[in-house]
Amino acid sequence: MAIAFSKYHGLGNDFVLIDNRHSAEPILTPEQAEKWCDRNFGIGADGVIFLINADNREHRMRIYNSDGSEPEMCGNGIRCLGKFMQDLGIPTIDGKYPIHTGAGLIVPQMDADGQVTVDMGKPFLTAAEIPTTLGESDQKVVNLPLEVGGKTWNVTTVSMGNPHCMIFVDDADSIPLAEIGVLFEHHPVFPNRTNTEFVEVVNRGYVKMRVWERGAGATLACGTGACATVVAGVLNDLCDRTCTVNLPGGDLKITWSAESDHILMTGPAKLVFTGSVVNEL
Ligand SMILES: N[C@@H](CCC[C@H](N)C(=O)O)C(=O)O
Repeated sequence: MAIAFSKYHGLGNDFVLIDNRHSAEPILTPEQAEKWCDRNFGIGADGVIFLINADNREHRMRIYNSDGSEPEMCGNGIRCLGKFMQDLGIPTIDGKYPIHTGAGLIVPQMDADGQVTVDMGKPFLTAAEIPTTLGESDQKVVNLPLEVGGKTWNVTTVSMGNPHCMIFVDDADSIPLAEIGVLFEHHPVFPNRTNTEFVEVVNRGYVKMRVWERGAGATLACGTGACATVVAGVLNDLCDRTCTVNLPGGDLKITWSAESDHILMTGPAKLVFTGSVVNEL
């Protein structure tokens, strides 16, 4: 059976999107998704995203990372999903696509200039809400020491539904991401593994971030990671609540509202190509 797909990216964080509205469960198994993401033997992507239709009105996002694991949320992915829904001709509700995710209801809005602004909801800040054994469960993990790879790093953890561990550094480009990222990802204090962000503050409104993603490795951008980075920057009094996050794939604009506690993320989402997989990969 041929399976149609569309390939999108958000700042180079790339995804295979599947219109899965005919079924309540993803049409691919995690193992198949891993094969589809393979950059040599498959289509190549950081993840596979499924548009699922709960009861003909409510849309849901499911996603597999390139290693087949299932995260709760994906910021760049949900911008791509909004664009995919627009390209499929699905009507918006006042320009918005409310989408259920593992992190709750997340709402991309299709902007007139082609960008997508997403209401990412509220961050989760205590250790109990973030899969970490760092600190007491009702305590925020802000600037706490953690030993990784023979070195002590000061870490701040924030959950956007999925877990993030931020480290503020003087020079983000000098971090050996592949070497150290994997050690953070699998550190025993993170029983659900973690995404890890190394952040260099250029000024209070502009930071440079390099990411090692849980289940995908080094990627060109991470939307939830950019949101978590600004929250961590505010908690450490290093950033303003509106801040541009520079990633290898480009910039994301993030605002963490003091009034609503919600985070808004603005960035691009682009269609790359469409195709169909005819045979089992
Ligand atoms: N790239 C994504 C995050 C994807 C999920 C992540 N790898 C996880 O396992 O939590 C983003 O843009 O947010």
